[in-house]
Amino acid sequence: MEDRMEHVDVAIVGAGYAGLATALELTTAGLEVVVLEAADRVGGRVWTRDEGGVPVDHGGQWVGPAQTAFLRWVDRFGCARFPTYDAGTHLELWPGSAPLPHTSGEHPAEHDSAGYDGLVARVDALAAQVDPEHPEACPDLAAWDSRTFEDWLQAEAPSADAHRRMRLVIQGLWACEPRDVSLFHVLFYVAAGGGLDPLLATAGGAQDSRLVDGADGPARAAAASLGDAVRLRTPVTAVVWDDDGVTLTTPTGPVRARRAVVTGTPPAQARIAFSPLLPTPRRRWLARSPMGDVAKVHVTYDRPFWRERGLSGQVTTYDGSPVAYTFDSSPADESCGVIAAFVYADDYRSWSVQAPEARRKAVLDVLAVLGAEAGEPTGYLERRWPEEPWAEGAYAAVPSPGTWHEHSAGRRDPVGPLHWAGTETAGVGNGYIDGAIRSGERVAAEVLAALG
Ligand SMILES: Cc1cc2nc3c(=O)[nH]c(=O)nc-3n(C[C@H](O)[C@H](O)[C@H](O)COP(=O)(O)OP(=O)(O)OC[C@H]3O[C@@H](n4cnc5c(N)ncnc54)[C@H](O)[C@@H]3O)c2cc1C
Repeated sequence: MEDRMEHVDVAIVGAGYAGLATALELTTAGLEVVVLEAADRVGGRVWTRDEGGVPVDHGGQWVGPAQTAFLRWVDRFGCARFPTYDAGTHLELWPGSAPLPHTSGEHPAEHDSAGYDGLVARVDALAAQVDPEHPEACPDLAAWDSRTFEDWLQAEAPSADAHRRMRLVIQGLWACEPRDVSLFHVLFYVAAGGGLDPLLATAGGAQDSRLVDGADGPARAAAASLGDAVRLRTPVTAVVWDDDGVTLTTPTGPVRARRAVVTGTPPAQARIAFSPLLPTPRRRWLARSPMGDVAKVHVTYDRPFWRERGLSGQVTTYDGSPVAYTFDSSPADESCGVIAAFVYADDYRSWSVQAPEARRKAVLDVLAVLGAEAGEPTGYLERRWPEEPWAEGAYAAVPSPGTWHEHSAGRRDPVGPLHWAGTETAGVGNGYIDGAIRSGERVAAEVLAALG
């Protein structure tokens, strides 16, 4: 066994953006690294597939101007960007009324959008009191983390419609229900993303643009530059560590490293058998950080027919449809039309257990508002993220109420030779590709300091 053991300076678990950022930094500093990736591709929660000649992003896809770490990578690897299609009329669907038209950056006056705007301002004002790089220093951490966002919303929402609007925001950003997340986590994440409206906005916001060849382009380019150091189909099943180093078990043999960096979603990390056990706060943090429930569905058409009617393809539903939001996700060359539809949380749970035909019908029924052509797609592609074995959900982990307060101390501090990266460990950009890259850069500096 000892003969087959590979020796490196640093072993990195996971070839998502965090793991790749770590590897690039450490390789540049002259260290020998391996990146052990369970899947047969790099990119993790960013997953671009060629679907009949069209690059389709089944995972993360958008980048906004505030996400400067990701933008640096986009430029570094020469990946072209283009603006998210945002022109034309957006539609809101409410029970018992015709679709309500509006344009980007505004809401229809109906259904208490003024009351909703007040809630957004209130969330932003509270979030300004959280430093995303030092969230545990917030004086109201205990009180805000003991309270579910639903509880806060019940108290603050001026109307049922304002409540309904804000519930959809929670679903859209965290892929959970307001009862599943604490007020504090919402405020932390909003602070980390630069404000609620910027997180929700298309032009100028987090959905501003896309990569022409897909969002995994920089990840693939980074992996190519790392060459043989990136090992696909190499899940790490066990990690034995002591003060001298770490031994990682993989199906292709053990790897011995002076230090290891572990990335990946909390449920994926929790499946690794660490010996000795990780400290209790770290295990509790992982165990109490479930992923969101979201399906991203792409429906393809021979052309973006909705644009011919002056529609943007953006539909927001408050009428009980399982689909919460749709976006025009057509390729940059407009060679066909693609709608991305999102199904979240409670709706995900009831929709995902239906038969495939019923799920498809439920999605197409919502798209009917874009025109009769919606019923005749050229393709229908579902990605149900809770079923993905190396993620178990998306977009990011949502610590359960109380978890920040009870278990966050030292949540990303090294444990012996083990270091932690991944978007869930980020301050700025938490939950996003940007945060994943920042976390890799932070942990690389930490490892370099530890190795002297
Ligand atoms: C549907 C969806 C939409 C999203 N939209 C956006 C968006 O528009 N913009 C944006 O910025 N972000 C978006 N995100 C979030 C973004 O994709 C993530 O924040 C980011 O990709 C996380 O990167 P990471 O490296 O931290 O983790 P991951 O991408 O999860 O990478 C971890 C890697 O570790 C591997 N792994 C796990 N366990 C093991 C093991 N035991 N051994 C070896 N390897 C292992 C996994 O296979 C994976 O490749 C979205 C995500 C999803 C799923």
